[in-house]
Amino acid sequence: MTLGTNSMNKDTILKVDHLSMKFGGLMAINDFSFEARRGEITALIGPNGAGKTTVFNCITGFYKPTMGMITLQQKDGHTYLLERLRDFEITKIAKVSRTFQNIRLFSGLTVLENLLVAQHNALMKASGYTVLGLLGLPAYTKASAAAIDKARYWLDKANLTERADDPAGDLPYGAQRRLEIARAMCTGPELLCLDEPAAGLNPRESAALNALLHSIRDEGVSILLIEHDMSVVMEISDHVVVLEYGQKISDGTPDHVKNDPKVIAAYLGVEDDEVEEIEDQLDEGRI
Ligand SMILES: Nc1ncnc2c1ncn2[C@@H]1O[C@H](COP(=O)(O)OP(=O)(O)OP(=O)(O)O)[C@@H](O)[C@H]1O
Repeated sequence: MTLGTNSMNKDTILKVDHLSMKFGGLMAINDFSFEARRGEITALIGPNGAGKTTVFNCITGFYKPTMGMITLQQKDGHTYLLERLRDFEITKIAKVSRTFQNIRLFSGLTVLENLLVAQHNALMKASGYTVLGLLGLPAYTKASAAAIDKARYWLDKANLTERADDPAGDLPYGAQRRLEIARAMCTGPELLCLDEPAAGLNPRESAALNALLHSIRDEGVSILLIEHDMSVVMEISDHVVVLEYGQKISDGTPDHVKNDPKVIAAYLGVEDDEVEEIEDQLDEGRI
C-alpha cells in the first residue's frame, strides 16, 4: 500500500514500529522498533533464535506480522506500508530486494544469464507483453541493451567479469554469494536485505564481499543485513541493532554496541550484573 508522501525524516529509509510476530503460543518478536537510515549499512544481530530471520521475513513479505507497521520511504519521498504489500510487490514497487541464507541461483545458467533473468520484469514491460514486441519494438531493443549494460556493470563490481560465460554452479562459494548480490542489484533496489552474506566464506572471500557491500553503499543504496560473523559486522556496519528473545536490547554504532553490557551478557549467556565480573576476569587474564 502506498501512503504517497509523508512527514518521515527524509534520511530514514526503513521504519519498523512495534513489530510483533507470534507463532502459535510463541512470541518470536515482541514490540520491536528500529530505523535504518538511507545510504547506510545497518546490521541486525543477536544470538541464535533471537528473531532476526523472522524480522527479515516480515520486512520482505514472507510473513505477515501479527502486529506493527513497516514503512519504507523511497528517495523521492514515496512511502509504502510493507506489511500490506505482497512479496513480489515489495521488490517491484517498494524496491526492496533480498538474498537468502542458502544460495538460490540458477546454477545451470551462466553468470551473465542469471543477471539478465533478474531483469525479466523490465524487459517484459518494454515488450508490451507481446511476441511482436519482443521481435520488433524499439522500446524492447533499448531495454534489452540497458539490461546488458546493467549486468556488465554489476559483473564488474562483483569482480565476476572473467566468469561471465561460466555456469553459475561452477563458481566458488564466495563468488556465488557475490553473484547473488549482483543479481539483487540488477532489480534496482533502494534497500538491499542480506541474510548472512558472509556465512561460510574464507577470509579472502569475506574481504571481497566487504568491498562489494561498500561499493553498493557508496552508490547510495541502503543495506540491511543479518550476520553472525562479528568481524564483518564491526568492519562494515554504520549502525547495529541487537535483538534478544524477540526484543531490542541495544541500538547504535558498532563501538557502542560492542561495549554495551547487555549485548555482552546476551552473547555470553549470562545475566547483566555478571558482565562486570566477567570483564574484570578477562582484563586480569583469568579467563
Ligand atoms: N515458521 C515458524 N514457525 C514456528 N516458530 C518459528 C518459525 N520461524 C521461527 N520460529 C521461532 O521463532 C524464534 C525466532 O527464530 P528466528 O529464526 O527468527 O531467529 P534467528 O535470530 O534468525 O536465529 P538464527 O540466528 O539461529 O538463524 C525461534 O524460537 C524459532 O524457533
